[in-house]
Amino acid sequence: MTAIRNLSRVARQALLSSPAGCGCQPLTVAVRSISFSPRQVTSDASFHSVSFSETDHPKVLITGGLGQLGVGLAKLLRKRFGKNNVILSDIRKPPSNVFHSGPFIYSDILDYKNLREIVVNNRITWLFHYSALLSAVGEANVALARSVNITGLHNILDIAAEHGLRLFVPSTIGAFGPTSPRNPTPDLCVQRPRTIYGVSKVHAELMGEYYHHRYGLDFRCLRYPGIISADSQPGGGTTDYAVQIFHDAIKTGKFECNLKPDTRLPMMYIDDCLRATLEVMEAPADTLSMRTYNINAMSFTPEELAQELHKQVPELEVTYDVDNVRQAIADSWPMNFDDSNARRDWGWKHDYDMPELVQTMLNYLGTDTCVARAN
Ligand SMILES: NC(=O)c1ccc[n+]([C@@H]2O[C@H](COP(=O)([O-])OP(=O)(O)OC[C@H]3O[C@@H](n4cnc5c(N)ncnc54)[C@H](O)[C@@H]3O)[C@@H](O)[C@H]2O)c1
Ligand SMILES: C[C@@H](O)[C@H](N)C(=O)O
Repeated sequence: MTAIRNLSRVARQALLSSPAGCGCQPLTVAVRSISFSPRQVTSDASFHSVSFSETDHPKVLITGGLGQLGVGLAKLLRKRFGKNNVILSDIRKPPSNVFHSGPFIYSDILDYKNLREIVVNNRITWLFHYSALLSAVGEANVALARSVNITGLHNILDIAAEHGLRLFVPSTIGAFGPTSPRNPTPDLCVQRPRTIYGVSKVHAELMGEYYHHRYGLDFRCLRYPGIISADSQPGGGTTDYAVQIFHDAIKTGKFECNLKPDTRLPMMYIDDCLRATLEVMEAPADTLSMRTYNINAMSFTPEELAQELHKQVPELEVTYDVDNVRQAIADSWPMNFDDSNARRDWGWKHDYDMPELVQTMLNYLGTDTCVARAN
């Protein structure tokens, strides 16, 4: 019985892998190289095989969707394209509210065949590739970061190219390094990051642009600043303090910051970040003079953020206990981000500066708690 099941699985995989997708191909063991791949095709090959009609809603897949940003992105995209047109995926178990809010499936980006099956079976046309290990956790596990952020990206690029997908891959302020101009950092300049996270993101930018020029892949990429959100936790980055400070201000009125008080970094409220992501994906291709853009909203230090918070939570006490790994990373990153190309090409405009950010975060997390504690 097991043998028969195994045989039929191999046969099914072989059929799925056959270039024409029909039963007339000879049965061979399914391996990745059977399907056409950018590594095998001639230079004039085009991958626009699946046409996406602009009047249809895209069928969307989000990888790494259970992190700080993915659930919010799914919510935004489902509002726009319909609940069932947006599939959230991750390797973690979703909380029940997420599981019941729309389609969710398991997808490990290191499993190429499973990814391809998901894209084919669900007729995916847009892919948002959010899976990654962030800067601080990446330094703590370089081998895993290299695998997820680089090998995983290769799988995504090949699948996207083979199936004519529009592909969004986020990059980061972390794609710059100590030899980049830091104040401000333009789109095009020296990029020599000193973290595996940064190296993998420069690699993603370059590979995506290469696939765009070489194979016509519709690759779009934004370099996000540190993102601040109220209802989702950051996944182990250098900018995490700017989320934690709000939670601690509300809960205990005390916050210990792991960066120095004068560490200036570009930051953005999550709603701006997700809107920018949708806007760049919907921008007509001829408005995009580049495929990788900086986006920015504000830039502040822990001390400045604490001062703004003090206006609303006067009893907040902030102390500093510097984490040397995170501090070294932050010291190599941009202090201000020049996003003038995004503003010019596709009309990027942020809504939230620091005062609106602080007000919105406190409103969300419950200023009532603060008032109650202060009395
Ligand atoms: N949050 C930020 O401040 C920020 C800033 C700049 C760029 N970005 C980028 O945006 C994207 C999303 O960021 P985030 O903050 O939500 O990240 P996160 O760390 O919170 O979430 C990443 C998700 O990837 C998943 N993942 C890990 N290995 C996987 C695998 N093998 N297969 C599938 N999924 C896997 C994790 O389970 C996790 O849910 C990332 O690419 C990140 O680099 C984020
Ligand atoms: C900036 C960004 O890429 C992420 N929040 C990190 O700190 O690693």
